[in-house]
Amino acid sequence: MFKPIIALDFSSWPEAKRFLSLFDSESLYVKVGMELFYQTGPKVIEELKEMGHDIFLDLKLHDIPNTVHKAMKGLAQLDVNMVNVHAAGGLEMMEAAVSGLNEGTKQGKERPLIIAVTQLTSTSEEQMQKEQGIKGSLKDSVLRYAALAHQAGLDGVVCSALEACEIRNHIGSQFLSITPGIRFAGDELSDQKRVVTPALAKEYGSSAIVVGRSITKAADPYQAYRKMKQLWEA
Ligand SMILES: O=C(O)c1cc(=O)[nH]c(=O)n1[C@@H]1O[C@H](COP(=O)(O)O)[C@@H](O)[C@H]1O
Repeated sequence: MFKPIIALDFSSWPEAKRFLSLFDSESLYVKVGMELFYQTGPKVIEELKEMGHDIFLDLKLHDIPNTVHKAMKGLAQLDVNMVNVHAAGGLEMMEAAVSGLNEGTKQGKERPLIIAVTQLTSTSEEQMQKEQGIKGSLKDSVLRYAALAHQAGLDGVVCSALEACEIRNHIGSQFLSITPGIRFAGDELSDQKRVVTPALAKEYGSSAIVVGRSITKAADPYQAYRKMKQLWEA
């Protein structure tokens, strides 16, 4: 079972390090996204690995297949546990991402898991229909992207827990549903639209939950993480 993945959405390494110091020597699963990586570069990955944490490098690649192939080949050398792309880049782009990752993974190392973002959890069905011009339901759009990611050989998708059950039923339980948009009951939703509590995410069949602000902005982030973990693992 995946531990809750903590989104290290900080704009500098000292800030992220201060946050991590609250966890003592506990080994965590952390997510490094654009905010931190664009400030620090690959150095942050080395530091986190030295601390013994598992790493989801969330750079959401979305470009022409050749560029994504080469970028993934480079990212594979960082030896992280998970990377992602946008499914909207299409089948050929996702296949190129997988082959780049395979080529770049050092001998004797496991290739990182690769997942595809479907519809961002900050998107509502109404926004999707209005802004992206997609006529059907949001669930159908997520399922279409998930099927495409599966066809391209990816390990799973990023979606909201609200869609996890359907993905399992259609594609199978081996295919991962990594789900952000997680809040404790009563927490501020902020920019997230498709939001689920940790207990419900588990009930709906999420493979892993990704949590940022409900932990990082809590008065006591360590206790918030413990509570999140307990509800997720119960
Ligand atoms: O790829 C992601 O990680 C991601 C996809 C998505 O659809 N929604 C989403 O919120 N995320 C990320 O998950 C984290 C959620 O943060 P909080 O809303 O603070 O819990 C952020 O780092 C987002 O970049």
